[in-house]
This record gives sequence, structure tokens and C-alpha cells, in this order.
Amino acid sequence: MDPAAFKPQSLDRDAKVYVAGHRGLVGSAIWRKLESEGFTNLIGRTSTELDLKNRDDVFGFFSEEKPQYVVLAAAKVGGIMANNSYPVDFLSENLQIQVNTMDAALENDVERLLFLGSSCIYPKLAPQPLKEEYLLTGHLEPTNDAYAIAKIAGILQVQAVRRQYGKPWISAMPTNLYGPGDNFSPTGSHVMPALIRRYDEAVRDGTETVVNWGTGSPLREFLHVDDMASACLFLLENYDGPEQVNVGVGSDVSIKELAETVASTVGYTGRMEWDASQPDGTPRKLMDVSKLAAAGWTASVSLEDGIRQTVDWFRDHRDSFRG
Ligand SMILES: NC(=O)C1=CN([C@@H]2O[C@H](COP(=O)(O)OP(=O)(O)OC[C@H]3O[C@@H](n4cnc5c(N)ncnc54)[C@H](OP(=O)(O)O)[C@@H]3O)[C@@H](O)[C@H]2O)C=CC1
Ligand SMILES: C[C@H]1O[C@H](OP(=O)(O)OP(=O)(O)OC[C@H]2O[C@@H](n3cnc4c(=O)[nH]c(N)nc43)[C@H](O)[C@@H]2O)[C@@H](O)[C@@H](O)C1=O
Repeated sequence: MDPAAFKPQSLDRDAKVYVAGHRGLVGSAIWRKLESEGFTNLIGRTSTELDLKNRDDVFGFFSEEKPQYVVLAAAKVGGIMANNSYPVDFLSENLQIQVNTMDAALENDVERLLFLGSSCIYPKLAPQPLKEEYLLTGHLEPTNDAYAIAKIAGILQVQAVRRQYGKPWISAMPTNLYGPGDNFSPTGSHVMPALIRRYDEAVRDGTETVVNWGTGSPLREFLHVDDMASACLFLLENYDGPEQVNVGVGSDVSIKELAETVASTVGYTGRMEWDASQPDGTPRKLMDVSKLAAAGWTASVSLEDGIRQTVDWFRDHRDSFRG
């Protein structure tokens, strides 16, 4: 990555900004961040109001609204089981959402666009930590290869638009995210919300043994979604380059350690077991975040504080997640 790509970009606080996926974990955090930083003209649409898979509707929306900036945080998203069970949905829906949104953004002359990918774009057995240049250097993790291919296509589309049309569009690759507003579905979610819900329910139900998926040995890095939103604005204000930029905290924990922290945070004192018939996924995916750090951005929410805050949020909202 060319360090010169990190340079101040002027952003107009009164520009119309379309946050695609503004009700999701990431999109809602980006919306809050932009509002708190003085952006006055944010627009969003639910998937019911505007299905980004519907190309005609997407083109109609862009030609009517004419947003100047776009944050593309709408996607079909899920944890290891959802990705492994519904690969064609993750491939096809994400490709449609991305291609329609970026094509319509190009046709309507969107000035700045930020595409969100994921750390799963890197090869399963790449050296750690994962540097941006490891993209397309090896085989993907099979539990999420379909989703990863869609995300890689998104990075390439951003790069191709830059090359062919000279637009200053960019891509960010977040590590595993968590925080208020996450998806707490027991089977569809990522590990953090799954564990918070499972251990919180175990405490309330007096369950003596809680079973987690896999062996507990995989290592994962967790970034609080408010940090992710802050990094997104930082990139929009400070980065103009073709290469995707990693966003993470720079350290990881084993799933077993994570489960123990969640259990102790919610006050669970029973037994913990592991169901090794469930997939572990990739053994490790620690992001190399030195590019972003050198440019002046680092995460600020500690894992312990972030888990405590997310547990509190879940407890305040858990009735809406029952069933
Ligand atoms: N969560 C994580 O750990 C990580 C997430 N990311 C990336 O961050 C981005 C946001 O993820 P996250 O916030 O977690 O996901 P969520 O599932 O929380 O939110 C996804 C959003 O996308 C919208 N959406 C989905 N399908 C459509 C559609 N067909 N038309 C219009 N809108 C649609 C949903 O809208 P609605 O609510 O209206 O249905 C929802 O607001 C994604 O690109 C994801 O790949 C990357 C790495 C890790
Ligand atoms: C962000 C990222 O998210 C996905 O990749 P992942 O990191 O493997 O996702 P995960 O959070 O679902 O699991 C992490 C680890 O945790 C273990 N684990 C234990 N117990 C539960 C559990 O109860 N639920 C879940 N989901 N996992 C569990 C699980 O077995 C695995 O070892 C991608 O598909 C892709 O979408 C992507 O980019």
C-alpha cells in the first residue's frame, strides 16, 4: 500500500450521505457516528423499502435521491453456521446488493463510496497477522468461501471503478465485529452475540452445563462496532487508495477464552463443554492493522468493556430476542 494514499480528504458535512444497511449492526453505528460528527443530510432505506437486489429499484432510488457519498454496509451477514448452510444465498445476494449499488452509484456520479468487506477474504492459512497484500494468495476457508468471493468481487469493483473512472472510492476490511444492535439469533449469529445470549439465558434458567460449538481453540479478533464506525469516518476523511484497508484491534483471543470472559461477565458459574462436531472455521485470522495505525487511527474500546456494554444492551433488549 502506498503510504501517500493516506492524506486528508475534504468531506462536506452537508452532503447527502446514503448509509446502505442503516438499521444493521454496522450501519446503525455509522449513522450515529456521522450524526455526532455533524453530518446533516443522512438517508437510509430498510430492505423492505428498497431491496438492493432489485436493480431497477436501486437505479430509481439513486436517480431520485442523488446521494453524494455512500457507505455500503448492507449485506447478507451471518456466523459460521449460516455461511456454511446457505452458501449460495451469501454469494448471490451479496453480489447483487454490491453490483446494483455500485453500478447505480457510478451512473449517478457518487463522489465517495466506502465498501465494507471482511477479514474472511484472506486465505485460510495465510501468515499471521494478515497483511493487506495477502489477498488472493491462497485458498479460502471453506465455511465462508462463497461470502468471501462476493466480498473479493466488491473490492475488485471498487478498484476497477477507480481505474476506469478515476473515482476516489475505497474499501475497508473489518475483523469480527460486535456491539449493541447485533444479531442475537442462536443459530444465525456470530460467536459473540451467540455466547452472550446462551450464557445469559443459562444464568436465568439455572442451567448447569452450557455447550459451545467447535473445539474452542480457534483464535479470533473482536472490534467494537463504535470503533468500526470511527474507523470508517477516519478512512473517508484520510484515505484515497485502491487497496483495501484492514480494520481491527491487533490482538486476538481463543474462543475458549472468549466464552470464559462472557460467562464471568454474565455471572455464569456452571460447566462449559465443547461440541467438536461443529466446525471451527479458520484457525486464526488476526488482522495486521499497522497501515491504519501508522495513519493515526487505533481502536479504543477494550474487549472487557465492550463485552460488558453489549451484555448490558442485550439485557435491556432481550425480550425482543426471545424465541
Ligand atoms: N458483523 C460482523 O462481524 C462483520 C460485518 N462485516 C460487514 O459489515 C457490513 C455490515 O454488517 P452487519 O451490520 O454486521 O450486518 P447486519 O446483518 O447487522 O445488517 C445488514 C444490513 O443490510 C441490510 N440488507 C440486507 N439485505 C438487504 C437487501 N437485499 N436490501 C437492502 N438492505 C439489505 C439490512 O437491512 P434491514 O435491516 O432493513 O433488513 C441490514 O440493515 C457487511 O458488509 C458485513 O459483511 C464485516 C466483518 C465482520
Ligand atoms: C465475521 C466472520 O464470521 C464468520 O466467520 P467466523 O469468524 O468463523 O464466525 P463465528 O463468529 O460464527 O464463529 C467463530 C468461532 O466461534 C465458534 N463458536 C463457538 N460457539 C459458537 C456459537 O454459538 N455460535 C457461533 N456463531 N460460533 C460459535 C465457531 O465454531 C468458530 O470457531 C464468517 O462466516 C464470515 O461471516 C465472517 O466474515
